[in-house]
Amino acid sequence: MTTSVPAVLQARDLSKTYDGAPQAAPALHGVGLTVRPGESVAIMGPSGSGKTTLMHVLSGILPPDAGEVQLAVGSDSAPIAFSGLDAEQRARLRREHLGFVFQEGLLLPELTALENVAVALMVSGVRRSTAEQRAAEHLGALGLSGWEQHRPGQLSGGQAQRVAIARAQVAGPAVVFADEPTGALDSTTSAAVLDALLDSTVGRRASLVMVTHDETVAARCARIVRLQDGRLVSDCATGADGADGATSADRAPDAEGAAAATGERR
Ligand SMILES: Nc1ncnc2c1ncn2[C@@H]1O[C@H](COP(=O)(O)OP(=O)(O)OP(=O)(O)O)[C@@H](O)[C@H]1O
Repeated sequence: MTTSVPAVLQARDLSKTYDGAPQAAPALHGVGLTVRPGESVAIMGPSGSGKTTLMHVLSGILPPDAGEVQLAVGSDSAPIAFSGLDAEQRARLRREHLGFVFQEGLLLPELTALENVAVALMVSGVRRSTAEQRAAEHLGALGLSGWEQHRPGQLSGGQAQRVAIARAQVAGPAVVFADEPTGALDSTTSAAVLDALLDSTVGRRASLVMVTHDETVAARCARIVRLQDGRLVSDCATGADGADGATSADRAPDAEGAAAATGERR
């Protein structure tokens, strides 16, 4: 393990208060976070502690009132601050370098599984035939060969979530953000979907930032950060990547360690 690996995502001193929030309590207060390539980080905390807000600020969906988020995702890996981009540039950066998985999948109901995945490439200008070929490969890798022409309503919850995972990673994102990706699934299906999510992110040296209420799910990530009242109150290695369990905001697995950890999880 080395701490010299450059961060793919670096957040410093993030604060956010929503307009009209009761007593103007900050949803985030001075939160910092460093995520390195191939690292998996679970965000935990009580309801209302700021998990979703943090995820939205980290992914450039929501601007912070203070602080900064930098991503090192371009071909030269030079850090880019969301604050230096306009709305269109932020949207493009998200489209090309970030992936998203939500609790309910949020698949487009009128499209087939294949089309739901392919569309993530087509919005960036990839031709339909190429996009569908790559989508089929990713669905196959997630165990969904034969289900390409089914619509979301014809899939089980676990299958639909794997389609959502394929959609999130088909464009080769540097970071995948997942908000309660297994929250709507039973425990057996949840474990299989989590395997798929970890394999398709840290297994490809992408990073995973995942909000979850489930300690079992969180324990599969290399780190767990905990929020309380908008503050980051702990940041601990789990040992899931073979780490020594030391607590640090800046610890970093190397790529081989992360990949090996994923292999062990199968
Ligand atoms: N759009 C909004 N407008 C006003 N206040 C908001 C908004 N979104 C969130 N909040 C408030 O910000 C705080 C943090 O909310 P957030 O949704 O980030 O918490 P959370 O930890 O994700 O909660 P949960 O686990 O219930 O989803 C809460 O007090 C919430 O009421």
